[in-house]
Amino acid sequence: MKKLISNGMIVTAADTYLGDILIDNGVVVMIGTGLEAQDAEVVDASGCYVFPGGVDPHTHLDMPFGGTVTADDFETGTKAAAFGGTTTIIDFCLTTKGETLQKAVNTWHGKARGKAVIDYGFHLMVSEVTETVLTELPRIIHEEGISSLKVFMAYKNVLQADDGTLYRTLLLAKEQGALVMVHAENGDVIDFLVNEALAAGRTEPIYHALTRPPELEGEATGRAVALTGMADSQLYVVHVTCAEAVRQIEAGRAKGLQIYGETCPQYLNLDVSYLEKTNFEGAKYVWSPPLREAWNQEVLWNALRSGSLQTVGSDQCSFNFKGQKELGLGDFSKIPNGGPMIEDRLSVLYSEGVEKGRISLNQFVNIISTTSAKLFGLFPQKGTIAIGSDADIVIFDPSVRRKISAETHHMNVDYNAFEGMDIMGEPITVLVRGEFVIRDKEFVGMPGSGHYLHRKKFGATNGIATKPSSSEGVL
Ligand SMILES: NC(=O)NCCC(=O)O
Ligand SMILES: [Zn+2]
Ligand SMILES: [Zn+2]
Repeated sequence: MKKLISNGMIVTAADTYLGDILIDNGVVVMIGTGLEAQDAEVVDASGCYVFPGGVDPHTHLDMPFGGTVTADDFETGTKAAAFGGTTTIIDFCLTTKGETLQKAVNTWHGKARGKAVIDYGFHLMVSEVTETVLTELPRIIHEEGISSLKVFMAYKNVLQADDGTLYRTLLLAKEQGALVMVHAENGDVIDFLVNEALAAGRTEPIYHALTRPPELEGEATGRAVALTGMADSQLYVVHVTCAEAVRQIEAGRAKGLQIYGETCPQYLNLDVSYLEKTNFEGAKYVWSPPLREAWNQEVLWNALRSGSLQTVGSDQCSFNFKGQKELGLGDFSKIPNGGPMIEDRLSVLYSEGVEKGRISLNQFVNIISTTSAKLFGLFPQKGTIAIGSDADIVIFDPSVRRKISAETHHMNVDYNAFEGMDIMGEPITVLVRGEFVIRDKEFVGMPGSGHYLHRKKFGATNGIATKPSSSEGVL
């Protein structure tokens, strides 16, 4: 049935205006004022913002890590995402050396199929460049529509790839139209520092942060930027945490390189002192890269405002405190890295960003939706409200004041890193391709209704400026 979203304040990356949106067959067919459609169900959005659905470029659902598996799978994770106003995720498909890439992709399809309640795509991890990989990758980029490749510069002996692999991936990405993503930390030096700390009996969660200093994130980011320049390729640095890394990204962009950067809600709002919580509770705040000294938060906000960083991903990678984070009791290096963020990404960015005057409303939409859609080959199907775009819509009430808590969240995990935080604003109703998934704060979606997204190649035709600029709103 047609739907008419009436009288909401429509916000895109470019505009803010009062209007109505007519939806038919899952897409936006008309935008205007005073629209009427007798055969349409009317959804009153008065007093609310109407945003394009959030596009979360960084999730790990049903992912094996550190001897356990993330607490949220594609059903619980995407349901929580929908409650939070996210209608598309791009999840990381992990690969195993010696096994075909297609096998890994099939495994990830198997995890998501029949479960996802919102739309989803995959990034593909590259850990080695062998003859098989060289033959398989172009086919996977084009036939599977996986136009982003992930290289880990950290997690030595587990996920880490060497610099040769990164360089060859950058060359291949340039040739095939893919975007290379890096987890930028110097894994070799971290490995040394971790062993040194453990040998000295330093086992508590805080040593996770102290053995991964910001210099090692800055160094790896600079290295990845330099290799991107040499390969004349394109790079997206995931989960940027600190001034050292931001400066490297800015330097690369100032040279005209196509370098993009993402940060996450935890780095914008939490700091390293959380790892010192007693009773091992610091383990709840173990991410890699780690939380930093608080002054970095303003550097990250400024970088989002100025356009040096372009996106905020959740890096959703949830582990229960009981039984999972506790694997690291007595040895911080065994604490599974990551936390639950998929649900609160959008609301926390709105409340801490827009409400506190750090970013504009249109920048907010750009950061949580539009830019990711552009960079990852989904625009204009996703990431905006325009005629012909998928009707992925969030009706958001900015006047709601609420507290974040594990007692009320929908993620399948026993804590929330933002427990007790007061925020403004809440997604009330969320539609994916014109169908209600959240209606008046109730889940009304269906597992398996999420579509797999075959993404376009990286490139200028997706709305990305070929020469990046740091000015507001320009990629
Ligand atoms: N970030 C983190 O600590 N866990 C998820 C895996 C990754 O992105 O490195
Ligand atoms: Zn990472
Ligand atoms: Zn991640």
